[in-house]
Amino acid sequence: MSKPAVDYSLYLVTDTGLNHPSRTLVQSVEDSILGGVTLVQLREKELDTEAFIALAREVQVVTRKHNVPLLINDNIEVALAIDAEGAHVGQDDVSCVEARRLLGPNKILGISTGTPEEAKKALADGADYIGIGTCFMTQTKSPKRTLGPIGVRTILEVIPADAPLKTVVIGGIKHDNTRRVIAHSAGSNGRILDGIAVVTGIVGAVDAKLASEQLLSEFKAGFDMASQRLQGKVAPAASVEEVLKSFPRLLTTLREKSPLTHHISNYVAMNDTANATLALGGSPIMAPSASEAEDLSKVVSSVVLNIGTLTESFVECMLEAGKHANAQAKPVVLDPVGAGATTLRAATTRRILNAMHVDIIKGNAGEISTIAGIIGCQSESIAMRGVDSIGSGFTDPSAVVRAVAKRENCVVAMTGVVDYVSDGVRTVAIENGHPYQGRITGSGCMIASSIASFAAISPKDHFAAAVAGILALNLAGEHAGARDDVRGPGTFRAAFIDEIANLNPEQLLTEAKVRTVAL
Ligand SMILES: Nc1ncnc2c1ncn2[C@@H]1O[C@H](COP(=O)(O)OP(=O)(O)OP(=O)(O)O)[C@@H](O)[C@H]1O
Ligand SMILES: Cc1ncsc1CCO
Repeated sequence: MSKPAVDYSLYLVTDTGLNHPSRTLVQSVEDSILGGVTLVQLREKELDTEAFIALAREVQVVTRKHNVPLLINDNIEVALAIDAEGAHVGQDDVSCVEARRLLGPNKILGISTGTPEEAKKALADGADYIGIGTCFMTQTKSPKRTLGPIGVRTILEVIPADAPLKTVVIGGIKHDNTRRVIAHSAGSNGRILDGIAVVTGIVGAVDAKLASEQLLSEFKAGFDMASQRLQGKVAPAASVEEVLKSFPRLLTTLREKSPLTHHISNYVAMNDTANATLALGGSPIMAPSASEAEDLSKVVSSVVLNIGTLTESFVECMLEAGKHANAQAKPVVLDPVGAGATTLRAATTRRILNAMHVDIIKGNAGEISTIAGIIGCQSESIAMRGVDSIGSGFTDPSAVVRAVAKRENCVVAMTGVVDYVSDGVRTVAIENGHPYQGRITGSGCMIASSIASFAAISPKDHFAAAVAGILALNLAGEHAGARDDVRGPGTFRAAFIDEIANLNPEQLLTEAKVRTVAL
């Protein structure tokens, strides 16, 4: 008998201890198959071989009835005894080579991998697939380190696109993070995950069939997003000229609609960001508690995550708000204030990027260089002193913003004397602004708020939102800086808020110094 063709899309891994008390494990398996599970692994760490075989036979009746392959975890003897379709081994179990020898060439063999080296070895050792994890923290495993979608991508990128090795991701995969994990982990070598492996999200669900249906549909949506991105099939974007022409209308609409933006901001700049949002025409709500993030996600139009004054409860709220914003398709703007200044800030930035899809990253050169490091983008390292970037910045700033945007599949806005914005395809430099903006605290934070208000109005083109958001405040900065009553940063701060409110939408067109940066 030759090896069966396997669909890895939705891979159920069982765990009796986590099985919902309302039904047996065998019922969970059948319900999940009816909901779309394509492959089942029986994982029973506590049973002796005899009991394991007995349970495996019961489960096999169901998997055979529905023609779904059954794999046995970490026990080749059981796999052979019931003539299962294959087995799955861990790094500390029987070796892949030995498992293959025992199983023969026609059984499916998978191995858990957590590093690029383990993935390469699995391929060389004859595995059919690898389970890449742990992606997120779970009830079944508490690893020292989680990979997140970016770590998963690092592993996918060492497997040649045409290698006969399939890949599934495991660890904390739920219906509300599946899309992001699949879309975001897609490798630059064209590799997309072949499936998701789920434990608690299915066996622990009240309705295992419904949970499986949702997971499968999210997997397919994520897979389509990833393939579209890799094949460059995303809808053609408006040209920079068209984008600029749309700005007066965007600001007018912003003022008419007054979109509500959920801010989890730092307590230094919180008041200024709220006032800048109001002056622009938007509506701010400053809400740093995780307990209200879900409710807010239903009524706000965009979210700002600003890590300026970090506490664990701020982080919890950011993770919660980001997750719900993603689920509600509300744009998320990340302001990684001082990301390079401390390990905590860098680690939190990494946690945020791993836990959600960020639509727009806004930072100064030091912050963007830290993000480039986190996501594995080659770039110069820019020093920071506290929350401020120091030195003259990148030799080629537009190349950095473009590379980070491309790799993160988002828009990157980098502020400084000249601001740069890129979505990975379109890149512009904005030469408006006033030096006083650099001499008051929170001017970058206000830019993030402005971008979030515009993103709410321009949900399909976040590049337009980022450029308009920066331009609006920089023009207000120029107007404020030119006023006779402005004598220094203090009077500038008040005049700045006035001039944001006084902006005439047409000025976004007539006074813009925005130039396209060619590739
Ligand atoms: N010398 C300058 N000339 C013109 N514009 C400036 C100057 N310095 C800063 N800006 C503008 O100020 C805004 C904030 O940029 P900056 O890089 O200072 O942010 P930041 O360091 O993140 O600020 P903060 O941490 O205080 O919020 C940008 O819109 C930028 O264009
Ligand atoms: C000064 C400062 N410190 C933490 S946040 C903040 C505001 C500017 O980002």
